[in-house]
Formats: sequence, structure tokens, C-alpha cells
Amino acid sequence: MGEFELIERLFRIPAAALAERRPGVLLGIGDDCALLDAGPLAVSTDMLIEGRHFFPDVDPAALGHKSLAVNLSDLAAMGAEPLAFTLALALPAERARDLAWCEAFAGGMLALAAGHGCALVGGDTTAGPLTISITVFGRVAPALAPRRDGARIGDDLWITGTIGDAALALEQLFAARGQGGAGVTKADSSAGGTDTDAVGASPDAGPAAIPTRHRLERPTPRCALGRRLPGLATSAIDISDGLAGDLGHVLAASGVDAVIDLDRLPLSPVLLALAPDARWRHALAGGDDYELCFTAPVAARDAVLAAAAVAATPIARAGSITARAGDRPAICWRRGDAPVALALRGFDHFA
Ligand SMILES: Nc1ncnc2c1ncn2[C@@H]1O[C@H](COP(=O)(O)OP(=O)(O)O)[C@@H](O)[C@H]1O
Ligand SMILES: Cc1ncc(C[n+]2csc(CCOP(=O)(O)OP(=O)(O)O)c2C)c(N)n1
Ligand SMILES: [Mg+2]
Repeated sequence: MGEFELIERLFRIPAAALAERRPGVLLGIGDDCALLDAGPLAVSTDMLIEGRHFFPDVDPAALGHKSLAVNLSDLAAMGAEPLAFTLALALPAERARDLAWCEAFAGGMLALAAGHGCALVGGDTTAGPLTISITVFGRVAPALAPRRDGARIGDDLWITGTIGDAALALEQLFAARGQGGAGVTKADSSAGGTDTDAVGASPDAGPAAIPTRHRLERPTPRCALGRRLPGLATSAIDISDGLAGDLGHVLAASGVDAVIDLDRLPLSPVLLALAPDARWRHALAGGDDYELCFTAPVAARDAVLAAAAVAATPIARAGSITARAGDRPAICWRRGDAPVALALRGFDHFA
């Protein structure tokens, strides 16, 4: 199949129905540009590279899903409702010849797109090392969008879903493949950090036995709650690099610090069964969570809980915003009233 037949079969035909009925999309795939008519837009790009963001043998439908999910997660963190996206795809020639792989990839992506009313309206396809770059467009009232610089002293700090599951799965996948996960879950923990995992799959049980694998490969973008955050949250960010790093961006932009009670972090039973060092390392410095971390005034507590209930999104109140103590943003980790010394860094591609 040639380039144009591939685009037609994988993307234009399956995406046409949604693009045609999506208000705000005037023209989708097929011309030099798509045409949108949608007022103020939230725009974000995220790219996934083989070997860096996913294993070469990952399930193609899951890969299609995740590529869009990580982008929808940014819209959710900005309080935006998904509208449309473009897809820039570099595909090795042998993958392009594997029609079953291509159709599963496109199918996984377009199924998530349909579920969120986010129309594929254009892109670019070239031969090259497997690379997926997506730009999403969403609608939001700019004055109410929860930005990174809006956290205020005294605000509650909320986290959706559970964190750390994806990092645990990644470590176990590396182990099952006989590869070290060095550099994957970056931690410089004064509490340790060299421990092995107490539960979950043993390295020889194989990848199929990894209990939190779906959390790594098929993250749930928190769009249902995200679009309810304008007017409610004072700041928000999605957790892609680990809570310690991503919350740090909010604290830096807002000029504040935070205190977090480790025992109030939303953790799955698999994480809770780990030894504390491994638990905190995965939950706080692992990444790939694609959960939301947002702040809101104490007076909005009931409204936040109501919004989460309507959105059917689990949330936990794990801490609060405090005044900036030093010259750099700091997170004070506690268990109840006892401070816990953790030195954790978020994921950094070049560190
Ligand atoms: N190559 C680039 N050119 C311009 N802006 C960029 C580039 N890479 C990242 N950014 C911007 O830097 C900010 C932080 O990026 P990033 O950490 O990737 O955010 P996120 O975790 O939300 O994807 C964002 O505003 C993003 O748009
Ligand atoms: C094969 C493989 N190795 C490592 C990881 C871990 N990993 C790669 S990128 C990343 C952080 C998120 O990606 P990034 O490109 O920083 O996204 P952004 O913060 O821009 O949304 C993590 C945790 C992975 N998911 N798969
Ligand atoms: Mg990014």
C-alpha cells in the first residue's frame, strides 16, 4: 500500500464520520489545512518515540490509545473540552506493510477519539523511525483555565485516580525482558531506592502477569473531570513525569510550596503492598501516570467532590499549598505529623 492509500484507509475514511458531525470542525482530512471555527482554543503537542516512550513490541491498539490519551490529558489539565487533533506519523517501511498492525494502531487511537468527540482533522505521514506526534485542540474559556501559576497559599491539593502503577509496570516489564530499568524511574532517595519490588509479577512470570500493565499502556485521560475544573481549580497539571517533578512546576510558577501527606496519596493495593521506599519512588518519581494534580480553595471542597462524582472520577485530597519557605520551590513530605526526607526527581529526558 502506498502513502496515500494508507492515509485513506487508516485515517481519512474511519475519521470522516466524527469530523463531519463535530461542531467547530469545518473541514477535516484531505486538503492543505483543516478548517476550525471554535473560538479560543487550548493547543498542546506531545510526541512518542519507539524505545523511549514504548517498547517496539507493544500492542499496537494500546499504542494508538496511549498516543492520543497523553495529549487529551494535557487538555484535561487545562480545563479544555477536546475538539480535534492532528497526527504526524513516521512509520518504518516494514510496519507500513503490516496492515494488521497499522489497522490496530489507528483503531485504538480512533476509538479513544470517538469516545471524547475529538476529531482527527489532519496530519502528516512519512517513512522513518516509529514516531507519533499529536497536536490536540480543545475549547476552554481562557480566563477560567486552571494554569500552573494559580495555586494559592491554603489551597487544597487534589490528585485523581491512583499514581505509581505505570512506573511499577514499567519496572516489571524491564525486568521480564531481562533489561535493567536504569534511568527509567529516576530517584535519588535518601530513604534508599535500590529495593526490589515485593509483590506483583516476578521477573520470570513474564509480561502477561504484570498486574498494573494496563495503567502503563492504556492510561485514562481525565477529561470528564478536567472540563469541570474551570472556575473551580486555581491551578492544574497532568502528571506525566511523576508527582514530585510535575507539582514542582506548579509550585515554581505559583511562587509557593506544598505539604503532602504520603499516607493520603491515592495508591492502588499493588503499590500499598510495596516496601515504603519502592512505593514512594514509583508513586512520586516514576511518571506515565496521566492523572491530574490540581489545587482548589478549601471553600470549594464540596464542589470539587461533587464535580468528581458527576465525572465518575476518583479523587483524593493529599495535601495543601503553603508559603514559599526558601529560594526554591519545596514539597514537604509527611506521614501524619512526621516529616519524611525524600529526595526525588521527576522524569527528565536529558538528566
Ligand atoms: N520544542 C518546543 N518548542 C516550544 N515549546 C515547547 C517545546 N517543548 C516543550 N515546549 C513547551 O514547554 C512547556 C513544558 O513542556 P512539557 O514539560 O512537555 O509539558 P507537558 O508535560 O504538559 O507535555 C509547554 O508549555 C510546552 O508547550
Ligand atoms: C520503553 C519505555 N521506557 C521508558 C518509559 C518511561 N517514560 C518515558 S517518557 C516518560 C515521561 C513522560 O514523557 P514526556 O515525553 O516527558 O511527556 P510530557 O511530560 O511532555 O507529557 C516516562 C516516564 C516508557 N514509558 N517506556
Ligand atoms: Mg510535553
